[in-house]
Amino acid sequence: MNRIGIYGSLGRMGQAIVAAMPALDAVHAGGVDAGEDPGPLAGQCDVLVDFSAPAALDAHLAAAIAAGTPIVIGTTGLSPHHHDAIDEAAERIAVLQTGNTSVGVGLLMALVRDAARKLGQEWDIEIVEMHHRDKVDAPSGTALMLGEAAAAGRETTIAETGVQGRAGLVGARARGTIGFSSLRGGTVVGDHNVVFAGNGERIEIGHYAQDRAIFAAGAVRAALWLAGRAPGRYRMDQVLGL
Ligand SMILES: NC(=O)C1=CN([C@@H]2O[C@H](COP(=O)(O)OP(=O)(O)OC[C@H]3O[C@@H](n4cnc5c(N)ncnc54)[C@H](OP(=O)(O)O)[C@@H]3O)[C@@H](O)[C@H]2O)C=CC1
Ligand SMILES: O=C(O)C1=N[C@H](C(=O)O)C[C@H](O)C1
Repeated sequence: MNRIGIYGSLGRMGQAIVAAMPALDAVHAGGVDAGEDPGPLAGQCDVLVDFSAPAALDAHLAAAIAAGTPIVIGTTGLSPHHHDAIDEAAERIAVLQTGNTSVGVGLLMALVRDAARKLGQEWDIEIVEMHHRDKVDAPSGTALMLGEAAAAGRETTIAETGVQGRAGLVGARARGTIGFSSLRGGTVVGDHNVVFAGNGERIEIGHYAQDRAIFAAGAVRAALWLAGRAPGRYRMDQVLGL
């Protein structure tokens, strides 16, 4: 039975992950939260999951590397520096980073990539997300992943085509851009809607999370899948077989 250690164990996701473990035959090896040393836990478990804060990621990766322990990173709000650090870590240990561990978003990514490829540049793409009032990063990690999936379908990237938020005299929409809008309020677990707006018609594909248990189950599945893997950077679609 695999022993899973949690960085961010007292948070909303950390608690949901602890609750998800028994049904998936995983064992909770312990948790680390703000102000605690991440090192010892890394040496006491088979695999780590990180649902904490971007500012903590460098220390969590260093601890995982030092112990040779694979790590699932679900924390969002990551910068290019963090992605470089994950790439470097993946030369030494198995790392899986994703902004969303749910099955539904895994499938939505593939649908969005396919739709963007088939519809082409004449269809404008806008991604709208809504989350609870306590979420600190925007756009959500999932929105950014969906944007990258849409951009990949058009053989481009969000760095080249992404537009985050609009206010004031911003001018007409530039062809080929992918827009992001973020709403915050209440206790919304996580809603994502991808809008393909054409001339005289519109397609919308969405995912509406009703319970963090779906993310937690996906995180445990990812951790069990990652434990014992060779060094490398892995993806959620590999875990889900999508
Ligand atoms: N990939 C996915 O499927 C999902 C990803 N997420 C992401 O996971 C992250 C956590 O979300 P959520 O649980 O809602 O947030 P919470 O704020 O509820 O929990 C974060 C936890 O991490 C702790 N923490 C903060 N800094 C550190 C640190 N330096 N070391 C260890 N622990 C630390 C916090 O402690 P303290 O309160 O003391 O600061 C808190 O217990 C977010 O980035 C969120 O976007 C969320 C849902 C699904
Ligand atoms: O902070 C959250 O709550 C969530 N964060 C993830 C994200 O940024 O996409 C995943 C999910 O939508 C919930």
